[in-house]
Amino acid sequence: MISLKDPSLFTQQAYVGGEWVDAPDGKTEQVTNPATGEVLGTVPVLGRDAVAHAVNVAEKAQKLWKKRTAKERSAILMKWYDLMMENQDDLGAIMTAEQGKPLAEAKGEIAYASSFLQWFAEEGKRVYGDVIPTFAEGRRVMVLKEPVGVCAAITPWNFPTAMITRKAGPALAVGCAMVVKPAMETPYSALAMAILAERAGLPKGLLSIVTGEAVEIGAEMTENPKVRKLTFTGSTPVGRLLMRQCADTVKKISLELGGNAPFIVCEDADIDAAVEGAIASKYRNAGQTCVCANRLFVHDAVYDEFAEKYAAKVAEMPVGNGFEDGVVIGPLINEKAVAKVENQVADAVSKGGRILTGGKRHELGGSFFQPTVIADANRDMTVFREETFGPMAPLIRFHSDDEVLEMANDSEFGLASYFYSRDISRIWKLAEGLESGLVGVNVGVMATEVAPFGGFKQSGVGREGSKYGVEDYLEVKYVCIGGIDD
Ligand SMILES: NC(=O)C1=CN([C@@H]2O[C@H](COP(=O)(O)OP(=O)(O)OC[C@H]3O[C@@H](n4cnc5c(N)ncnc54)[C@H](O)[C@@H]3O)[C@@H](O)[C@H]2O)C=CC1
Ligand SMILES: O=C(O)[C@H](O)CS(=O)(=O)O
Repeated sequence: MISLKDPSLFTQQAYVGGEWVDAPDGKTEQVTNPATGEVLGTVPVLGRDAVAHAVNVAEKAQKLWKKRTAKERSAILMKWYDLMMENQDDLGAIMTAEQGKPLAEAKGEIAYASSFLQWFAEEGKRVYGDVIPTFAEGRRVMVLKEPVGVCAAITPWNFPTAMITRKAGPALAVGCAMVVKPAMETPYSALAMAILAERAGLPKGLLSIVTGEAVEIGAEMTENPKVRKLTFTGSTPVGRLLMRQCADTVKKISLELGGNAPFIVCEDADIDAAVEGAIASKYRNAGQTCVCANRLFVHDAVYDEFAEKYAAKVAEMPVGNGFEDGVVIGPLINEKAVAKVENQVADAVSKGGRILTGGKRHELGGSFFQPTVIADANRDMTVFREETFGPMAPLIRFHSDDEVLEMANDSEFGLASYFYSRDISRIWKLAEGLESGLVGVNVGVMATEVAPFGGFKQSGVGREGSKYGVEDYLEVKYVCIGGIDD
């Protein structure tokens, strides 16, 4: 059981079309704590019928919601924001229990997730159209911005709350409705959010949280013509599949997919700052974020100093249950995730990698893995091409800006990049040369609601957060009025 101040925030029912429901056939799936293996509870296994119902109710509710003023919609989003923050401790505890991240990180995610509600509560009031100087006598030309309509979202387990508000926030702010399929590893965070949305006064049917069989739910979301937009955060292979499935009904689509972030330590970097930044970027959420440093490139002139300082810090990071004070690295989400890291380490060592610290499953057992640093890494290794999604850092040596830019960009992905340098010419050369949607300069983490998040190449389509994040939920309508006596 999860110890909560408000136990009513823990529900084992799904939220479909404004009602709390079980599966019609009573089918459920267990949810486990990745740190202990303990069964936290179950959630209903729903399928196409539930999604179709949620979409039908959403369609009706959205027609009324879009007629409300932006100010009215904003007030409800702000009330939801307030309730999320008032219940931050409980929402964090639910997340740590089902996802594993340390409690401080989980509570941090609640604040990050809530910031999207706060941001888009305001942005929704600034969805301006245009009046355009006319092209002909007797005519007037204008542009209206209108909500897309019923949207669907499929979200991952690594940020179980923020990945929903980063989508539902803008959608609801501009007058859309949102049907969400959360990851079955972390459904309780999504359901707790819906409880608070209901308490905030969000009209029934505008938000649904449909737990259940991913392929079936995804099929209804992508094939139902009433769904006008699909937004997905998760792996690139699944993103490709969903993109194909949306083609027959020509849906708008937003995809936040996989990454393979280069983290570059230049010869003129502040090494201590670079060590701190690389720790933050690589080991946040035990390395389970799509913007984690995945390949660390270190200039030959500072390679030994950086490697020694970095490995020493990494070796000190406490590993354990996210509820324990001081724990920095929690468990990976499941055995499959641990095996992936284990295989990448073995591959790296077989190709000349030298383990500086870690390299094995943690003595705690289960899905804990030692924070790992591997020196002498090279581009022949699997980790050069494949996202680790775990606490393993390969250090690759480079000798020039041109060489490291070529290696950094040698990837099908282009989500985030990072580099440390104090030379203004080099900063501009690398910031403009790196092929990624996010570039961190002398920073290791840059998550914020005020800036656009999204990838180049096969890391995705569209942007979330910032003023750009609202456009994906709007249609642009050109209105031409004739017959005017000028
Ligand atoms: N760009 C970004 O912001 C993010 C990208 N990711 C990427 O996702 C991967 C890890 O997260 P996972 O949750 O394992 O990814 P995943 O792609 O397996 O799952 C993501 C979501 O998609 C659902 N899903 C899986 N197969 C589906 C199907 N055939 N039809 C409909 N829904 C389906 C899952 O149930 C889950 O809700 C990594 O590659 C990571 O880089 C994860 C989080 C954020
Ligand atoms: O899913 C993720 O990895 C997040 O999008 C990363 S961030 O938004 O927290 O930077």
